[in-house]
Formats: sequence, C-alpha cells, structure tokens
Amino acid sequence: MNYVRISVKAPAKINLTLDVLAKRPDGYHEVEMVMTTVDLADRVDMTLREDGEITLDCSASFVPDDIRNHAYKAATLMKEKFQVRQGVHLYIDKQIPVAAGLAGGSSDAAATLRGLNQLWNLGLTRDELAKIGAEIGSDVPFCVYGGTALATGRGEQIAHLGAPAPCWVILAKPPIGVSTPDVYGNLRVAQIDNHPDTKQMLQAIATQDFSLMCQSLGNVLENVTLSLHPQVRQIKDLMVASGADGVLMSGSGPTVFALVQKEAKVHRIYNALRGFVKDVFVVRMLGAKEGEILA
Ligand SMILES: C[C@](O)(CO)[C@H](O)COP(=O)(O)OP(=O)(O)OC[C@H]1O[C@@H](n2ccc(N)nc2=O)[C@H](O)[C@@H]1O
Ligand SMILES: Nc1ncnc2c1ncn2[C@@H]1O[C@H](COP(=O)(O)OP(=O)(O)OP(=O)(O)O)[C@@H](O)[C@H]1O
Repeated sequence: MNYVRISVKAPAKINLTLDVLAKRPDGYHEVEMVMTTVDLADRVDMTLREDGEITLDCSASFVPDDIRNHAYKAATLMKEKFQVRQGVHLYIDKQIPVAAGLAGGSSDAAATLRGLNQLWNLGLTRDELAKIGAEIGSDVPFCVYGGTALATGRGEQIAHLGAPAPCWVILAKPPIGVSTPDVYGNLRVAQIDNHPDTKQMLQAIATQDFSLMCQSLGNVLENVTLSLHPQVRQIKDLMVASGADGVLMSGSGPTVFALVQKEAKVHRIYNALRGFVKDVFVVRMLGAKEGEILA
C-alpha cells in the first residue's frame, strides 16, 4: 500500500530493573535491564515530501526541531542509508515528559523508523530497523519493538519477554530534567551495592507473579540521581506511604513509578502526588504487544 501520510504511536518505557555490570572502553556501560512499554505515548505524524526535504515540528516548543532531535536523526539516517529520493515532514505530538527517564526521544526515533519503512516503502524487518536504531541511541532498539524485554550490551541487544502481571502504573516526574550522561558519569561501578536480582525479575514476569515483580524492582542509577535531586526521594516516600506495592525510579530519572494492582489505591496515590508534583500519569503496561501503527 502507498501512503502519503502515516501516524505512529511512540510509547514511553519504564525500567523494571536496571543493572550496570561494567564500564566499557568505549565510554558506555554494560547493562542488564528489564524494560516494558506503558500507554503514555507521543504521536509521530509523517507526511511525504516530494521535494526530498526533511522537516520537523513538535508540539513542545523547547524540543529541538533539527538534527539534535532523535526523530529527525532517524529520518536522515534512513534517507542516506537507502538513498531515498523523497523527504518527509515530521510532526511530534509530545505527551511524554522530556528528559524524564521514559525514553521519549528514543521512542519518537523508533516510531519514525517504523513509519518511514512504510511511507518510503523500504520493506525492512523490525530487526533491521532495530539495528539502525542502535546508531541513534541505546534505548532505540527496544523502542522499535516495544512490549517487554531484557536489554543487554549497552542496551541495544534485545530478548523479548512475555507480558508482566497486569497492574496500574502511576508515573510522577518532579520539575527537573536529568542528563543521562551525567548520571552514568557519576556512577562508581565498583561501589554499587544494590544490584537488582534480574533473574528473579525474569521469573516474576514468566510466572506473572505481581508481588515477586514488586520485590524484584531495582535500579542502580537511582542512588546517583537521588544524591543529585533529593525531591526524587520525597516522591518515592510519598508513594510508599500512600500504599504503593512497588516503587522505583525509571532509567536515569527523575520520573518515579508506583505499581499497584487494586484500583482503589490508584486514586489515593494519585491524589497524594498531585498535591506535590504537576506531572502525574496513571497508565497501564502494554504487555508483550508491539508498537501499534494507527493509520
Ligand atoms: C538510562 C537508560 O535510558 C535506561 O534505559 C539508557 O541506559 C540510556 O539510553 P539512551 O538515553 O538511549 O543513551 P545513549 O543516547 O545511547 O547514550 C547517552 C549517554 O549515556 C551514557 N550511557 C548510555 C548507555 C549505556 N549503556 N551506558 C552509558 O554510559 C553515555 O555517556 C552516553 O554517551
Ligand atoms: N524527539 C525528542 N523528544 C524529546 N527530547 C528530545 C527529542 N529528540 C532529542 N531530544 C533531546 O534529548 C534529550 C533527552 O530527552 P528524552 O525525553 O529522550 O530523555 P529521556 O526520557 O531521559 O531518555 P532516555 O530514557 O532514553 O535516557 C533532551 O534534552 C532533548 O532536548
């Protein structure tokens, strides 16, 4: 089918675990992370341009609209790699908070790769798109597939997992942006004393055991971000005090998420947080499903 315009959902991710095993000679860190997508999503609209230009607009004016934008980078890379004559206008409807630890920019890039594969009739597989995504950022390959996965290497090696136990996810982002390179830069790998039990998390997911999943949550970047931004600790404490079953910071932060199974608790936690931070979202995990193309 020949498209002229296509809209693709770009869901946020959360890290159920994030472990760092070593610092690599290339400056990246060897990680082991269990990630899952949630139904808080940007939307990337792609309109064919016959003049060959790549242009971008975003509903959030502070997000870069040039090559610094991960979605723009994705389009440039695809055009160059496959010598595409046509161009594209990208419009990003931004719903995911920026620099939040939710992979918003990476997911926009992944959505752009998926969308352009159709718009430009490239016929690439998801695995091929994920490989291209790794050239943009470590989180992009995961975002190309979505669902739930174990990510290793620098985060680009993906092993798919089944859906975790169904539950509510309450996200709260304090009004600060966190730089991922700064957080990794402040991490002292030899001093990490809170490695998560990744195997136990994999077991919790395989058996859809909600309480084991909550017990297995862990993120070694949390202490680094907590020391830079004490508000993150306050949000965690508030979630626990309001009855959350499990609480963790996502990625390099500063977004913190709470997991709960009972709907009554959702309201209690949401109301407690809203008195404290503006950005609070109640979402569901997307399970094992792949990112959805809307039109
Ligand atoms: C924190 C996470 O979001 C968790 O999912 C990811 O590990 C980071 O993924 P990302 O933002 O896509 O990261 P990239 O854009 O590839 O890298 C940004 C910077 O983060 C640091 N970085 C990133 C990934 C990794 N495994 N080790 C690192 O040390 C590096 O300083 C790198 O220059
Ligand atoms: N499409 C985009 N959306 C948001 N930010 C973008 C985008 N492209 C580039 N950026 C830049 O990337 C930086 C990180 O933004 P992003 O929202 O992707 O962070 P994040 O959620 O912490 O990512 P990750 O969890 O992958 O580390 C911001 O400073 C922003 O200027």
